[in-house]
Amino acid sequence: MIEVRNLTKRYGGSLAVDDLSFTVRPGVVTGFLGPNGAGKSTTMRMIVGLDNPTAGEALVNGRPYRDLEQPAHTVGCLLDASWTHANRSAAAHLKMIAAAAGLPATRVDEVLSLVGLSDVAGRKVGGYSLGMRQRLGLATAMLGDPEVLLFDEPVNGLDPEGILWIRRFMHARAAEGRTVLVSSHLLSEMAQTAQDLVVIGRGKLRAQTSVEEFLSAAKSSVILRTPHVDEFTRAARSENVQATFDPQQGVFLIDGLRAPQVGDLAASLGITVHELHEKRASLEEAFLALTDQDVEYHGQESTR
Ligand SMILES: Nc1ncnc2c1ncn2[C@@H]1O[C@H](COP(=O)(O)OP(=O)(O)OP(=O)(O)O)[C@@H](O)[C@H]1O
Repeated sequence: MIEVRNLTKRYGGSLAVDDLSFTVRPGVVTGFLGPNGAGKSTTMRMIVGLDNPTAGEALVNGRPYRDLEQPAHTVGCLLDASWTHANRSAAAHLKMIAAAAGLPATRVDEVLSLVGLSDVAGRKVGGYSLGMRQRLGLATAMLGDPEVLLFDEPVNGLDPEGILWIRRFMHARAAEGRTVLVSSHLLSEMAQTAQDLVVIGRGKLRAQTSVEEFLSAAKSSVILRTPHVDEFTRAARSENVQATFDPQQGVFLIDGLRAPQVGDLAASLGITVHELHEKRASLEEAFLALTDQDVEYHGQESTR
């Protein structure tokens, strides 16, 4: 269990994390979403004691990281997989970390096998692919067999096979009853990986919800196709219905009503309907709607 309470981090004049509160429960994968610069990495660093909060606190199993009696058994993290020594083998790297954390060397073989690196454990990490380095990072996080796991953008740059492997790995750890918090800006990936979501923007909480609720609360529009464009435009205006005609698609987009209400309205006016359905925003669209004002730099090419 992770509890973040009124967590705040100030760098000079700017607030990287601003009075942030949320909880992460065990047994599920929780996605930590936000645009670039939203404060995800800073929050994760404070949870694992790598950064001190300006105000507020982050608790792991009820305690701040520095007060944990057995930190390596309580929390494991993958924050940056690129820090390994290129000339060291994966086995040597893990043995060094295990020794420093007071963990038995037998754990090294166990975690290597857990992430599927046993056969290449003697090879220098410098020759590893990105996917292999990520697996080594996961092995490092698992050394202490911790109850709480944090992963910062673990699928960044991986191919579909690597993404699938990491997704399965996270599901398996959550199914073991662990608390799994994983940050990502890949929203479609999160929809398939996470059950719960914590969404932040400019250091502030935007939503804490399940993926299912997030999607069902996302704005939906009704799509109506009718040959009676002028009549429906007039009717919508007189009924105060927000309907926009898309000339390219040849359909109306109607906000604020459900499909049956639009159907009833059309029927009451004797307007023929050729198509009528609700279009729910995807996770990506819902996320963008929630955090649009938080994106630090909108690209020139932005299609939004
Ligand atoms: N050590 C630091 N000194 C000054 N500013 C910092 C420092 N670390 C982070 N920041 C700033 O804090 C804000 C949050 O950064 P953070 O890296 O936590 O965001 P993020 O959501 O992880 O973004 P990304 O997805 O790009 O990694 C940014 O504006 C960043 O520039």
